[in-house]
Amino acid sequence: MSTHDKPAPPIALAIAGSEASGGAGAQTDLKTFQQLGVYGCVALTCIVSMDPKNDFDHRVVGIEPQVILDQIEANVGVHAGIDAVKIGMLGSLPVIEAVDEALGRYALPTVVLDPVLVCKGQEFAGAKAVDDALRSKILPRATMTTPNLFETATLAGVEEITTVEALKDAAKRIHDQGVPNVLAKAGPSLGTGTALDVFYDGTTLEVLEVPAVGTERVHGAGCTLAAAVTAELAKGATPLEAAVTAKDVVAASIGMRGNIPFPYVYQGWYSA
Ligand SMILES: Nc1ncnc2c1ncn2[C@@H]1O[C@H](COP(=O)(O)OP(=O)(O)O)[C@@H](O)[C@H]1O
Ligand SMILES: Cc1ncc(COP(=O)(O)O)c(C=O)c1O
Repeated sequence: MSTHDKPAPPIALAIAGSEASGGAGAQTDLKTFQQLGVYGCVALTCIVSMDPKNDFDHRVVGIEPQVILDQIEANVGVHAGIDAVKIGMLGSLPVIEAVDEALGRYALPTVVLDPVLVCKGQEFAGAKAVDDALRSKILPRATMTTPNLFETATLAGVEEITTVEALKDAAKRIHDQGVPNVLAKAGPSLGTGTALDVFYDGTTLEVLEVPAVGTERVHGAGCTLAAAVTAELAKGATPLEAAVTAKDVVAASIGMRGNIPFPYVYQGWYSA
């Protein structure tokens, strides 16, 4: 077989921010796509640099909406078919509007929305407008969404989620807003000793659990999970199969080293 006859790889596009240290955001997405045998491309939405002098506070610089549109145009132009799209941190109203426009213009298929409202440990201030726009513009375009506990409560319009039953109920409420597949993540936060998430597709309601690695929430876990879901969907897995595989990928990759005070996901590094 000559080089030109090789089968084309599945292709996934990440519309996401850069997290300079490589543990979250677009870097995570590309590494996870590669790990799972999917070719990755990116449209960068912002640049995040954590500040070691200030408790790893997130310094965020947005990318011009037109530049984001140019990147998506480039990817659609170069790749004959994009099989799945992962949406991570969008961060501002103009960026959400640009991404909404591009998803419509290019009719991009199989959209996985990780509805990043606020990074772990950061203030929620100013996120209300982003929340509203994500809900009204991007959520209706999603094939699957992967909100964490806080994002699940926000999207479902409930005060707080402290039990598995409440998480199931919230997943259903988000589904009822028109998202075909919901993976609502509690991780280790419900005190079950497991990393627990709820999958709901309108028919099947599954509690997905793997042994928790430690008891803390993990930097980059959500990005890695959504990227792994996207890669598996790009390869043709069902949403539930993709969720099950993605949870194993995340749990296998969690580690702790370096100067950071929180656990971290080393995509592909600790996996078998
Ligand atoms: N300590 C942990 N051990 C194993 N899996 C975890 C752990 N923390 C989170 N996860 C899993 O990682 C994924 C991301 O969860 P979470 O951290 O809640 O998302 P986010 O990063 O969006 O806040 C979920 O599948 C969750 O169950
Ligand atoms: C660019 C970017 N996207 C997404 C996230 C969300 O990361 P997590 O998976 O830890 O919620 C972060 C957090 O630092 C980030 O910097």
